[in-house]
Amino acid sequence: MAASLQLCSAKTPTHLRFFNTRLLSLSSTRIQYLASFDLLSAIGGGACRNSRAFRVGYERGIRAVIEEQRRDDDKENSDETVKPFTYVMKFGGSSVASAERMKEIAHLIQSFNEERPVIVLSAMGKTTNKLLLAGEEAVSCGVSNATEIEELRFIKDLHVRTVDELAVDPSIISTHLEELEQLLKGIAVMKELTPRTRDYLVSFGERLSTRIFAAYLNKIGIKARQYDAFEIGFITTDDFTNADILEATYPAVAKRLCGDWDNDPAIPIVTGFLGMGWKSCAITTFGRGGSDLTATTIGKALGLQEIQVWKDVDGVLTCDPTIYPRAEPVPYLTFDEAAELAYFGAQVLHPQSMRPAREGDIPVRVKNSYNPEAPGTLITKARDMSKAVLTSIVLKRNVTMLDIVSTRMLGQFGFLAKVFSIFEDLGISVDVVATSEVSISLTLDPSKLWSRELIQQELDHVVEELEKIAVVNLLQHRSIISLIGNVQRSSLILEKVFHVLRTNGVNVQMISQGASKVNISLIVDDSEAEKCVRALHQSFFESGDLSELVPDGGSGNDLASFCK
Ligand SMILES: Nc1ncnc2c1ncn2[C@@H]1O[C@H](COP(=O)(O)OP(=O)(O)O)[C@@H](O)[C@H]1O
Ligand SMILES: N[C@@H](CC(=O)OP(=O)(O)O)C(=O)O
Repeated sequence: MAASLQLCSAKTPTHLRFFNTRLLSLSSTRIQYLASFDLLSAIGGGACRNSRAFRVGYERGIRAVIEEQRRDDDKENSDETVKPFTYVMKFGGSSVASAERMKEIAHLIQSFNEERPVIVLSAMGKTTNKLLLAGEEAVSCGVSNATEIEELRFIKDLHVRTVDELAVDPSIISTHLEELEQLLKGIAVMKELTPRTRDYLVSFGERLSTRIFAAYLNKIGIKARQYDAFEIGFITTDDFTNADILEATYPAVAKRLCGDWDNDPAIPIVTGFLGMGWKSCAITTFGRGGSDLTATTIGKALGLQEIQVWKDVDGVLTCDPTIYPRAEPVPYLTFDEAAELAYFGAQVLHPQSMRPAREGDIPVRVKNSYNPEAPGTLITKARDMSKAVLTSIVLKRNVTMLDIVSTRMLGQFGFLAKVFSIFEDLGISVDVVATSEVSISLTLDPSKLWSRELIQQELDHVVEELEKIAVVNLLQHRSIISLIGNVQRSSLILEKVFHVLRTNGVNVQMISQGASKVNISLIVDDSEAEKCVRALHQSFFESGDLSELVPDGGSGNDLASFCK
């Protein structure tokens, strides 16, 4: 019984505890399933669910679960417990793109050996993109051509070559490559690629890279053990291609990784990006870049000292380097700033990845695997904001904007509620909002909207519903420029921003200052967005030290002019 009960988090609502227990049992071991089943039958005693006997037994059972969890937590928190791991290190696709890169990463891990890290890996290089392309191709290429798909060949070549160059046993990946080929044939037969199949398809990237890397570490004398995240307790919602991690994941993952270490110490090499849907028991993914979330989840689950995400840039930069190469590393960020930055489109971090780190209060360090000496970016709960003005500029392109003006009289109550209930009913997520009493301007989250089918129909439907209560203007091809920084200094920031935009002849179509106090968003035309980012970067980061313009100890909306 104890084994399955430990999987319930202390934070899990009481009525869900048994649910979680059963849920985990489905995707974990048979013993856990039987144990939780025994518990239910023991407390229920076969009695009717509504009977007093059942209720008393049920409540007793719940108390036992809480007590069990408390004892576990106490044990975990006691000073005597020596934690097996101290760091989690996540290496993205660019860090494990080839045999050569894997050798360098292995060397890096060797230098961290004392820290007993847990390693999370993404798929090699652009493998995920290739798998998605292969899937699209399979839908229309015909069964007989499925094995000839160019991207499949590329993936096979890359992994076989890597195994060969690292001189590890090729059989560690051969069954997976065969399975992948079979899957593409299956897609070709069905002429359909569902979100569920898509997740299964892309999972091959991480399943292959981790197997190769673990084998290589073992070969060079670093004892390592490969794990598929969906086998060790990463339990998610069943939202294929965009799944959320469920609370039960944390204790399950901790139990599995620590238990294995106790029995037979070896560095865990875990697949990033993947989980298992709690209802479907099928492989799910957390959305593109989701390995960052795997790393922070493990960090929280194990209560680690630090979470490191290794990329191909010197940390989080002042803007996307592909838009403006003179972007510079940002040394410190708060979880809130990093989350906002990621949510508003900075590809460098997964939008949800800061949540576990913030909840567990575990520092996240973004490092460059191509330049390990660079200090990177340290992300923590708080930082010294006394001199902070603007930290980073983020661009989100191809956003749809809606201007909604009420047709009712001024002062009509419930207008905002009606508008938002329409979005809720249609399951469409809203990004940036600016409102007056009778009008609302808002943008629709492109990642939520554009990744789905029926895009135009959905938009038409939104407009049709809104037109029952308002005049609606739909504006496409807009960009959100998010200014992440110290919004306590919004007047200073905006003064400079508007000077720059006016000089460049750009009209801002909407502006919103988030309640997060770290973000000001501006909406401009897609065609002008990159020019704006470059001009803003030059003005904020390349024309002297902004902090000099902040009066010492100033914390309000300073109006000291620093426009040029
Ligand atoms: N503000 C930013 N700071 C750093 N990198 C950024 C930023 N915005 C976009 N990027 C892009 O994010 C990339 C790193 O993220 P990602 O591709 O997910 O790395 P990995 O695959 O190694 O985890 C960089 O190569 C860079 O082009
Ligand atoms: N391989 C997945 C997951 C991931 O996190 O990758 P990366 O760390 O390379 O961004 C993707 O490409 O989305």
